[in-house]
Amino acid sequence: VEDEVKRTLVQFLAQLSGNDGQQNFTLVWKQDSDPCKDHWQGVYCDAQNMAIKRVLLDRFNLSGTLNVAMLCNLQPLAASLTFLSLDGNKIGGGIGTEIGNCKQLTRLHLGGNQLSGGIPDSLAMLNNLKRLDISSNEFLGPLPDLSRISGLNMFLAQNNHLSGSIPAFDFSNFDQFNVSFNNFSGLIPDVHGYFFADSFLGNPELCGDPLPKKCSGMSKLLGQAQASSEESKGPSKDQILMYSGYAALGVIIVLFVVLKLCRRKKRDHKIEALNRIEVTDHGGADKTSNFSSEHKAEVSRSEFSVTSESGMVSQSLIVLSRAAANELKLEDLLKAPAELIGRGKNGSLYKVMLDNGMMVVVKRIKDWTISSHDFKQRMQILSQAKHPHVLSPLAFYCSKQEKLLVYEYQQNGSLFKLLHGTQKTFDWTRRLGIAAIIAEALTFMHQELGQHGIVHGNLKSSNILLNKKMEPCVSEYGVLGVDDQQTSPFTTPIGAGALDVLKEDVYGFGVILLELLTGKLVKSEGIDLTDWVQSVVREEWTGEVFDKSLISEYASEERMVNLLQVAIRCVNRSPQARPTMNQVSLMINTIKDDEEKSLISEV
Ligand SMILES: Nc1ncnc2c1ncn2[C@@H]1O[C@H](COP(=O)(O)OP(=O)(O)OP(=O)(O)O)[C@@H](O)[C@H]1O
Repeated sequence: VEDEVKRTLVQFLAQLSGNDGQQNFTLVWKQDSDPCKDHWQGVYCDAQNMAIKRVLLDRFNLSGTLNVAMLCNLQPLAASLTFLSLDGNKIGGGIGTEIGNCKQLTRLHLGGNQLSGGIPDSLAMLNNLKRLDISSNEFLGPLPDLSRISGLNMFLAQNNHLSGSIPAFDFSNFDQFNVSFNNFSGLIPDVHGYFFADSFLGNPELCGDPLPKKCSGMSKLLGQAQASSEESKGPSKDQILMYSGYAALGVIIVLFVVLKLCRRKKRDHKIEALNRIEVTDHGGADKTSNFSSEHKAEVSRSEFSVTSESGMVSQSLIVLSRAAANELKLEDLLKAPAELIGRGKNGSLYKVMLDNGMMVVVKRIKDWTISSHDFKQRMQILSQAKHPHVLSPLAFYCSKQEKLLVYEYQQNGSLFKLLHGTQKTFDWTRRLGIAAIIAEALTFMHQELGQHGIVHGNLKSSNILLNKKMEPCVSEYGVLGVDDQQTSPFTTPIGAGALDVLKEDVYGFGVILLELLTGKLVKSEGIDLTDWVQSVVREEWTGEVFDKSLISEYASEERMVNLLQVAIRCVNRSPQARPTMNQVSLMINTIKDDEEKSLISEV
């Protein structure tokens, strides 16, 4: 790597780190070493170790200033950099217009910082950009016409002070979109049913589908009127008149919403009454907790009911994935035959057959003290992070006493069953492939949700389900709150005060790796798998650790030992010493690449 590039990177990091001296990364990024060959932390290069591809410095407690010009004005760097990620720091400053020179960028993640100022027009010139996250900062002013970037498939800008109208995006391209809690105004461009109200909430002057607030002819013009008033010095007489009109209109809208709410309240009381009837049908069980207390082998009529928040307006089911659960209604769930299939420490799990033949599972979470508002917000954030190997909730229900989550039923069981059930063939290549997929999925979720403090919190092989294609899917992501995670069994005494919750998932994943390698249960006859593996390795009997069936299929011991080393690093008692999920994923992919190369050379 050229000296100029090294020097620029070191200076860029020094500015990002700020002057508090706490995080002096220049110690790690040394100019007399090579960013690629010497593996500078957070820097990833091309296969030839010649060019910088990615700079990923999420959650490094950086509190300095972003100097985009430094990176993007240096031709060799601008020509190779595809991914810049600085999520979850305390970085200030703004996005300089020079960002337009970093033309190769496909991902720009700046969420959860203290960045401010306007969004430069040059951002809309990044034609390769696919994922843009500027959420949870202090950005203000209008957006440039980002709809010109045809390949953009993620745009997160929630929790800023952005204003003006929303560009005319083609929403069918997006898997994530959120502009909630800003000051956007005017008509929402047609979302064609791809996104719901939660992507637009918290913008008082925004109207039209999917928000409940309808646009009048006047409010359609509001965005334009506001833009022109921003340009002029002060409101003219005409404008004052017009705004008074808006104010009157606002009052009418508020009255309309209040009327609607009153009607809904009446309707919800009816639903509640229906549920109560169901309760009496089943022998008058406790009204707030009517899930069956015994496991029923036979499919029975639904045993659960939902009550309203201490007489307040009862919520209905909030559907998060319209594609999979378009017509799903709370009444349907309550009426459908249900079977208790699990009673874990988080609550009970029911398998429910809907009228239309669709099979879902309903997780009823117990003892989660999270407020309804926080729960809803959490669900909305969760529903934005979509990964093909993470099972997203289809819908949820929330009242003070009840929290229900609805997932698609996965008929092929769990990794736990695959490992410890009766099936015999579960070969090494498949185990390694499953480990790589889960690691990649968790890396994605940590990158997307870590800044919100949302982690899995309860990783174990029974929460890894096998989908129709027998590929692994992480289920129940984010179902446990952070507070609960602090008291999870994975919490270790070392450094518990400053516990990094992301590292709890790394621990859970390490245990799954140990299960894959040993084929043993996590706890058996009082013996803890992690302790057992560590003691056997200490005694230098590493070969004894591995599943006998792997030994008999002549799986590569070298690669099994490599994976074991990854697992042991993940279950380190000190959370700080554990690698990040991203590092774990890279290590497993290297082992997988070796495995694939050896299979090819054998052929
Ligand atoms: N969407 C789903 N489809 C099919 N099976 C599922 C689904 N979700 C969970 N399961 C299976 O149902 C069983 C019970 O799940 P549950 O989540 O209640 O138990 P758990 O994972 O042991 O406990 P907990 O997650 O509460 O600690 C597990 O075997 C799990 O693999």
